[in-house]
Amino acid sequence: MTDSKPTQPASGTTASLEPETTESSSQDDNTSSTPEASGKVPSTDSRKQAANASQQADPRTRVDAPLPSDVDYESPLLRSLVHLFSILGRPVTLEQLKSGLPEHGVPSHTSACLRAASQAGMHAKVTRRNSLSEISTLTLPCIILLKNKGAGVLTSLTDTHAEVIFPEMGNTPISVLRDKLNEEYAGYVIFGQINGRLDKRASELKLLKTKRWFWDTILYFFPIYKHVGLASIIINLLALASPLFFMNVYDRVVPNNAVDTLWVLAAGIGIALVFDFILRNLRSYFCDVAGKNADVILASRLMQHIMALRLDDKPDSTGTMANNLREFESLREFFSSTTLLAIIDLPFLFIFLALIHFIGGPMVFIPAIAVPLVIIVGLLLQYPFQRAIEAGYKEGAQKHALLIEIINGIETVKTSMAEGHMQQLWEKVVGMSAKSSNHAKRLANFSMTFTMFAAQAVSVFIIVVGVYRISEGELTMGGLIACNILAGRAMAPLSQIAGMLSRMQQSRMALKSLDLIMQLPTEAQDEYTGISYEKLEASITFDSLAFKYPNAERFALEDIHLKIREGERVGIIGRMGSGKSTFGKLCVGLYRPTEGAVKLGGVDIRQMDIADLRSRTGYVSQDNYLFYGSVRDNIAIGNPQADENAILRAAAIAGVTDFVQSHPAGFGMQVGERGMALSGGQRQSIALARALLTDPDIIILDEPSSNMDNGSEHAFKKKLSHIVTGKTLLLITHRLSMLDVVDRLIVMDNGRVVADGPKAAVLEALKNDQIKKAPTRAA
Ligand SMILES: Nc1ncnc2c1ncn2[C@@H]1O[C@H](COP(=O)(O)OP(=O)(O)OP(=O)(O)O)[C@@H](O)[C@H]1O
Repeated sequence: MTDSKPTQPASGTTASLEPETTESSSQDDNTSSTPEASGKVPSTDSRKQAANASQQADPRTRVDAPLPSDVDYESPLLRSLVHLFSILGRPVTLEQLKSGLPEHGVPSHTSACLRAASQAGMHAKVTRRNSLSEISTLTLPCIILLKNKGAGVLTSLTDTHAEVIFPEMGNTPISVLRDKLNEEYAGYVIFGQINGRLDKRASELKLLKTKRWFWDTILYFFPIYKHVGLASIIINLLALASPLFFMNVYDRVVPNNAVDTLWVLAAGIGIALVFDFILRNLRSYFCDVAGKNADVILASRLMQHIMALRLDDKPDSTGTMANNLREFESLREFFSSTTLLAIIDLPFLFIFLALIHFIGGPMVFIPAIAVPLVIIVGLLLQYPFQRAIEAGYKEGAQKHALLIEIINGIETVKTSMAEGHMQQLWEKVVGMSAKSSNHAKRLANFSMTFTMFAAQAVSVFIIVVGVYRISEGELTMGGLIACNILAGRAMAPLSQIAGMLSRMQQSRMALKSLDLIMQLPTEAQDEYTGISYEKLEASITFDSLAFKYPNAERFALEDIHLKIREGERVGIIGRMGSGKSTFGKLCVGLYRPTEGAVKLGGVDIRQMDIADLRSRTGYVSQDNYLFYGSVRDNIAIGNPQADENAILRAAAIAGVTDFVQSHPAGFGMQVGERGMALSGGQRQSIALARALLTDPDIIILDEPSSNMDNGSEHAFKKKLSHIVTGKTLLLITHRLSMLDVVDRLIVMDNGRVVADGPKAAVLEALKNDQIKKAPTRAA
């Protein structure tokens, strides 16, 4: 084996901030040993161990640990996957692979990596191969799993040697002795194949493709529904047993007192009933399994799509969108319920009718007329029902939107004494929604009761006509009972179908609205070149940029030509609504420029993978949104497996440590929903720590200290100016005191840059009123 010493983290680049005596309750794992120096295939997390080893001496000095950006915490398996993608001709970045994975951060499990591969367009599967000799050279390259959670890409294999890319050791294959590799080999291989990709010319098929998100998943579970169908067929055939039993008992057993025959028949029907019982249970079990599995997949696909939606195209109302998603429940329930089985039961109606004809002759006309009558009435009701459901759906969405708005803004509702107004709006929308939902209910109810009425009428007619036929000697007593039971069976699926049709309309509506969401474009860039930019200069260029928000009448930014060089600290100031925050949002790709381009290190950000872009930038928006959970969870929300030292470091800089250390739960302190249990300043600190966690090269802060007191702001400024050394800082602020940390100042007005230059010169010009206002924005 060649030299495989892992790269040691740069010990020189440490944050010299003094820790605020905070200790993390959790300890890092795998920290007791350092990686072997040479002659071995590198073991898992060797770099992580090396990075952590230096910190173990004194946990209180953890913020002096290597900077998060200098330590490689990624799983070798995921890194190997990146190499495999690259060799197979579709380069992807690590961030691209990880983005959206539930285990974001350290998706070390094979299943998570396979999911990542599939999302990025590779069909990969894990295969058992006991030794390297079982791997055909024709199947190379492939990922081999090594002992201790290691992995590498096997690129070539000869009788004596193997060439492997060990992710810890760079991008080139390293020649190792085959026997040595066999010792480390864990017995599993991942073979991957890149899926074909349609180009833009096939975009007209896109609509079709998005519509299939639902049906493809349902079809995937078709094999289970096949079992359900088979069980239904047998159940329907067994249903013939009881009328035949009754007929034989009344016609043969009773007149002849044939007790022996009775017992034989009873035993037969008993067996049929037991089978019927078992099959019915199995059928509903299979339905549940298929429904549950489809539910998990569909719900996960929906959420994945929603999180990837481009903000430019996202529906305006959160409440309406939430309502659409809620309707997914009705869709799921429709497909997992046994009601759907009524469709399978329907063709058996003809068998029942045939049997009635066989036993009762013309008596078959009674159900044969009732059945189409019920179906026609049901179908006639569909159109008004559909309209009522559509109206109810829209009103329900509006109701939900208003409800969410009121609950979110409850403090404002109270303090502005808007309760009366809100109550009025609420009652209006509730009234409307109740009206259409009542109409839909009435129609559904009518359809159900009509079917029940028809079924009972059929039974009465059969008895009446049957009695005449008995008196004419055309029918036996047993035949009459059998015909009555069979007619009941024939009518049974109809009442289920009546219920099903009403639910089907609801599900159709739900599917329609979910389809609309699934057709919305996602952040996956059309222009993305697939090139992974390992090292990019941390500069930002705005090239003839103009930007208009979706549905806005005027440009928020116009005619912007700017370059922010690597390592520059730039402040952006300006009046309210002058476009400062929009700058930040465009830099992190939340919106796309309407005209011109935003470039990072000279590369148009539309050509970069969105996850890659965001991993290079630390962004704190004006609205600090926290999620229910602990302070730690919120800091590490983008990477729950983040290293404790990195969390402590980010928390210390952002001032989180200052307030959590006096709390008994420390970093476990609960922030409440939307961070309601914290003050505005505390929320801001956590949002800051979140952005600084990965030690990004570009830091964009939008009003980072607007909620801080003077003391906290002063402390934050001191720490910030230290950590941004060598990094690019874009500081959007109204507070002149924050400008101490910047060297260059940009003044915005009406969406244009009206001054740009060294801080002192711009401030002087401002003082002397030498900066002109921009003309009013164009529509
Ligand atoms: N989501 C949005 N949809 C439509 N228009 C928007 C949206 N966000 C901002 N705008 C408009 O864009 C313009 C610039 O807004 P921006 O938030 O960038 O201003 P700002 O300078 O950061 O203001 P402030 O100092 O008040 O935060 C404003 O006229 C605003 O009305």
